[in-house]
Amino acid sequence: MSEYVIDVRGLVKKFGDKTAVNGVDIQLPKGEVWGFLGPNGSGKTTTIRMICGLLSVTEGEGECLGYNIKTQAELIRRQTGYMTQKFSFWSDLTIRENLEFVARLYQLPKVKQRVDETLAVLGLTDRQRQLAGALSGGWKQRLALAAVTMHNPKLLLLDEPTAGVDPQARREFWDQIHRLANEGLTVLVSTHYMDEAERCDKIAYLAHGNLMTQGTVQDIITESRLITFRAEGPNVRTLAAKLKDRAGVEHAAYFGAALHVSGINRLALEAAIGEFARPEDHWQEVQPNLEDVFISLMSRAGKDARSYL
Ligand SMILES: Nc1ncnc2c1ncn2[C@@H]1O[C@H](COP(=O)(O)OP(=O)(O)OP(=O)(O)O)[C@@H](O)[C@H]1O
Repeated sequence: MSEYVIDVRGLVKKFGDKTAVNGVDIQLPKGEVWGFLGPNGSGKTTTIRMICGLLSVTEGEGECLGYNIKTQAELIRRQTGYMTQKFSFWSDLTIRENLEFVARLYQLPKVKQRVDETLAVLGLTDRQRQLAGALSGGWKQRLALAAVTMHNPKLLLLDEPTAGVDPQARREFWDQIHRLANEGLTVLVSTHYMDEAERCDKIAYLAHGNLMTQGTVQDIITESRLITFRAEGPNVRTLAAKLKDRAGVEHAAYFGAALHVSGINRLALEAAIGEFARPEDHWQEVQPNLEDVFISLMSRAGKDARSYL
């Protein structure tokens, strides 16, 4: 097996004449947790499904867990835990009954023992008799994680696992993810939450089917070459709309009461801001945050995307 758990090159997926994924390369080393980010419809789910052999590949090639994604899908699936966006349970069965059902589905030996272990690892033992349908969002996600890890997979593919879950439950979910990674699992998790992106070892960002950037948070910020100015004061509330169409401004966005204005061309950016800058708004140059970078990448991808979509 290559040193990578996921090693795919030039993945393309077309649905009719629509290109959903446009030549994606991912090399994900064992034991790392990667965040998969990108706007709605950018191709994250499609890529994940190609990686685990659930969806045929239009072009490109690769291995997952050392198996060919085109010809050995069954072997990949046996060692992969895949949590879809709409993970479903039998809502009128208890947590325990749901897990027993999954254990039998995987034909695991010693069902009772395996269910006991999984319940304990995920902190579900005390709730095992509760009906799955009565659980809150956070506990449902925990049950889902239990279900997809019961067969001791080597790879977890999690597709927006925490959508709609409150911050405390999301934090606990991420503690579980890191604990699993610490035990050697490799994790690829798609999310729209920036705080979750920052909990990952590395991030891959997709827009319009193209992988725009990948690396650590700091790599991505540095490589973006984005220049960001921040302002906070009495006049900034109306400035984003005025600035966003100016030459040199890639985007202008509010973070709380502060306005971030970003671009690549320093001279043009400073000229645009100079037209509106007032001393009482305390303008200063700051390091862009991950969201600044992603908004810029998305707008750049939008411009490039018109040439192929
Ligand atoms: N079976 C399908 N048939 C036709 N088009 C599809 C199909 N599956 C996905 N698409 C299209 O492919 C594109 C990528 O979809 P995908 O679900 O992979 O995006 P995503 O990044 O996971 O989005 P989200 O964040 O909303 O889950 C979208 O334009 C979608 O409408």
